[in-house]
Amino acid sequence: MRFLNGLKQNDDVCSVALQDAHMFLFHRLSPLLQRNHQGTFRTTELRTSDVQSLLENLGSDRTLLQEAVLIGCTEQNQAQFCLDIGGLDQAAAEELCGGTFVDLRKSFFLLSGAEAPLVAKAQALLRWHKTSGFCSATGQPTHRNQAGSQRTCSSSAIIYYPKMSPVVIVLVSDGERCLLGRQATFPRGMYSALAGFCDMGETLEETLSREVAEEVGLEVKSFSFSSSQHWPFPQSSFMMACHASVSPAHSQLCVDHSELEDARWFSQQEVLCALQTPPHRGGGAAPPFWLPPKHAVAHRLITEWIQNTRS
Ligand SMILES: NC(=O)C1=CN([C@@H]2O[C@H](COP(=O)(O)OP(=O)(O)OC[C@H]3O[C@@H](n4cnc5c(N)ncnc54)[C@H](O)[C@@H]3O)[C@@H](O)[C@H]2O)C=CC1
Ligand SMILES: [Mg+2]
Repeated sequence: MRFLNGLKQNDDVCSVALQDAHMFLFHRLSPLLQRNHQGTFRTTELRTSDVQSLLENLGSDRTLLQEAVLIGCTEQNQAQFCLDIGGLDQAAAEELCGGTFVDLRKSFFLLSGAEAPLVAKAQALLRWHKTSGFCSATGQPTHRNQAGSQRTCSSSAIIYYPKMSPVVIVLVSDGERCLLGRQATFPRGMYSALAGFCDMGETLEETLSREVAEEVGLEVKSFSFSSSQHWPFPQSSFMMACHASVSPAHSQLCVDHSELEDARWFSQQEVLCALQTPPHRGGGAAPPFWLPPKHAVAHRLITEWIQNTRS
């Protein structure tokens, strides 16, 4: 952690680390993935020297490397950077690297373990740099530090940091059943826990009670915190995941159809069955009811609820 902080604070130290680092390549915000013999996907492991040769082969000069953004470090204190080569030929880059640039939504669910959140973080930082080139107070250009952890206005010296929007996601239960809903924009048949952005000045518990009341007309009696997650879609959210309970005597739903296409109570049996149904990846008919894939914090809430109600 200290090593990483040192790289953020000292441009010279960060420049040295960039000369021999692990590099994650993106093309127009899509990460470079490789399929291995078992048919599973991994990020493509490149070092700085590989990227330097790639840039030369693609006719770009090495200065593009300076746009790399620090995303983390390995257990051996090797810095990890990401770089978007969106201005260069995608097909030629794929051929030279032996991989494919895959849209983040697909990549996020194809990758396993620690790779999915790392790639999500990298894309969120690259997206932030892409859209933060000017100061919103003065309209003047902003300039990044070497790590890419902040941008400073060239005129006013205002410092900008990458942003996440806080969101509460909540699995409501009446003791026997859990409440799942779907927005019209969700993939067909997918139901998830309720979610909502925090309003300015709200606490987690205020957002939770307000969202449940607004979206389905229920009064939350109690809640407990489960876990949190950075969620890159469509822009960076900081998801705080909770369990909440309502009284079984007051479990009649009044769904706000401007927010949710549908919301329903589901029994343990129905949820268990859906957990065993693989997520629908498009193509063919979608199953009538399925749940978010395991990388989503909603999936974690649902499996925790099953474990808690069965024990
Ligand atoms: N990781 C997971 O398992 C899940 C994640 N989500 C994510 O949670 C987030 C919030 O869920 P929603 O039900 O859409 O929120 P929501 O119930 O607050 O409704 C969205 C509306 O809130 C308003 N809004 C207020 N503050 C906003 C902000 N900072 N950014 C964007 N819109 C804002 C907009 O009018 C927007 O249309 C979404 O980004 C969604 O992708 C949702 C379900 C599952
Ligand atoms: Mg919502």
